[in-house]
Amino acid sequence: MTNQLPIPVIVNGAGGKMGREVIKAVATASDMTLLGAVDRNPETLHQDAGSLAGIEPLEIPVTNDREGTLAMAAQEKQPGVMVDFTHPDSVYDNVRAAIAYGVSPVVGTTGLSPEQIQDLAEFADKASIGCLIIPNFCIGMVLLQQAAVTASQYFDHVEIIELHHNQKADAPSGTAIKTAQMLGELGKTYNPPTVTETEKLPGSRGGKAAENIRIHSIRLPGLIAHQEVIFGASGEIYTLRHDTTDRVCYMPGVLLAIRKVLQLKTLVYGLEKIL
Ligand SMILES: NC(=O)C1=CN([C@@H]2O[C@H](COP(=O)(O)OP(=O)(O)OC[C@H]3O[C@@H](n4cnc5c(N)ncnc54)[C@H](OP(=O)(O)O)[C@@H]3O)[C@@H](O)[C@H]2O)C=CC1
Ligand SMILES: O=C(O)C1=N[C@H](C(=O)O)C[C@H](O)C1
Repeated sequence: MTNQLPIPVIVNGAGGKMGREVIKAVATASDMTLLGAVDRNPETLHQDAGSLAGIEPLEIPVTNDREGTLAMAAQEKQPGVMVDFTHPDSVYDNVRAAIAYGVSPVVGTTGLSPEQIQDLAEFADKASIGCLIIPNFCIGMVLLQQAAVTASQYFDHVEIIELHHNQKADAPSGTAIKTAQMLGELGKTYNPPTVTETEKLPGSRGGKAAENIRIHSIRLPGLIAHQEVIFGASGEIYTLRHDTTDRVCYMPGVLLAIRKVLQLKTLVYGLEKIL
């Protein structure tokens, strides 16, 4: 029998660019209800979450009380979900706190180290709580990554360029790191040296990620989120590119993750694993 109760959702980072989109998306999803909105930015505090997101008032004031909001979710009949779009510096603590309260995290915030992800996986296992860490909620990015994995069977040389708005705190992007990891899992090392290189300007060749794949990060106003994966071989270049033109593109993935995380008892990393 299907449970008819709506999923209680907490949005952490409610006043941010992504948090506001998530509030709108959750408010229009008939199987979800916004239970709480948390943000540390003083300008957002006590504002109604719906009004802040540009929709009708939802009677949910933004608070800076993460623990109190999680404690409230823990009392609900239906298990709750915390969607986190905050900051690389605080996401680890936020996720641990949610799991400790029995609330399933859906994590969009990037910047978690591999060690932190491993630690959170062990913590989620111990608590038997589902947790989703999704560096990119766009279906188009999953398709790009799949195409890149296919191409990597035929190309030995590849570099990644990611381009973002200049408010982004972390570099390289979580998506670029994940893309490099996916190519790295195929058991080959890319970009065999063809010459002895000297970097006259430190950093000019980008940062090295998994299996010798270089990532180059560009930050400019006017950009949202963009990524190119460029393969090269003798006489040809194969370029894959994804462009975000509106943050609304992330919302189908976020809503899917909210529904799926409640079926899990462990941590899963990447949207491709739940499609
Ligand atoms: N997975 C995906 O598909 C996507 C991921 N992202 C990632 O999501 C994160 C957020 O992005 P974005 O919305 O653009 O960022 P914003 O800076 O616009 O929003 C973040 C909000 O969270 C608040 N915040 C920060 N730390 C805390 C905390 N500990 N507790 C409560 N609130 C907090 C911020 O407050 P303050 O302003 O005071 O810092 C701000 O209001 C980034 O890591 C970004 O890379 C973004 C887009 C898509
Ligand atoms: O900060 C952003 O904006 C984005 N961050 C994510 C990342 O680091 O990959 C996802 C997307 O690129 C937008």
